[in-house]
Amino acid sequence: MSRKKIPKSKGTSAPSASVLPAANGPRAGRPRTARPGSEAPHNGPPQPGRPSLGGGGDFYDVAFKVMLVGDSGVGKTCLLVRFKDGAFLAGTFISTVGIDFRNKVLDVDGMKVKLQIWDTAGQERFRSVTHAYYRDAHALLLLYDVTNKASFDNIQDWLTEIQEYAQNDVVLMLLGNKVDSAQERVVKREDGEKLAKL
Ligand SMILES: Nc1nc2c(ncn2[C@@H]2O[C@H](COP(=O)(O)OP(=O)(O)OP(=O)(O)O)[C@@H](O)[C@H]2O)c(=O)[nH]1
Repeated sequence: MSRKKIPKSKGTSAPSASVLPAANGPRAGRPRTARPGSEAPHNGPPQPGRPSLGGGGDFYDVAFKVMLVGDSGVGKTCLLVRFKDGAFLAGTFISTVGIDFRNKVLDVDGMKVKLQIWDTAGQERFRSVTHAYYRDAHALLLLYDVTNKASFDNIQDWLTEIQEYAQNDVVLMLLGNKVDSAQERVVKREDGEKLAKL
């Protein structure tokens, strides 16, 4: 599955999704609003899976839908790529367009657990697209960037959106990202912990 991203435009108003170039190299493209298809679990409780046959592939016992949310640039895509493929996407920041997902099957206590992890665009203009996906999420990872105070201050707004669009029993985790950039850190660990406990 390919990620559809466009270079983040700084200093000018971002182009609307409908006027993005159709092709500009392998990473550019039309805005992607991935629809939950046959690959995607539907609403409700954890999905029973296809019987695990012990091999690799896509067999699993149970499936959960997880969403990554938070301001643009906090590192949602990097976190997902790191988790899925073990690689870090350093270098030029390319902002996610719309929404995308990746699957990963984990062994947990002898069960094959399939995580379908949705990477949402942090940019405001895609908010209406991503709202539709909160409803059937089992868990939300809410990210801020410890080197970016605004991304921390905006967590309250994200929580308001989550209350409005996600299920009441959704599992919510607050995550302060980019702790490796200790010199640039502006959000203290204690402040993150305090917010997480509210
Ligand atoms: N130092 C450091 N940089 C990171 C980390 N994670 C991501 N970055 C950098 O932060 C920038 C943004 O990362 P992305 O993962 O694309 O951010 P995003 O939250 O997906 O952004 P949107 O797609 O716009 O919502 C990139 O330049 C990354 O290289 C991290 O843990 N540490």
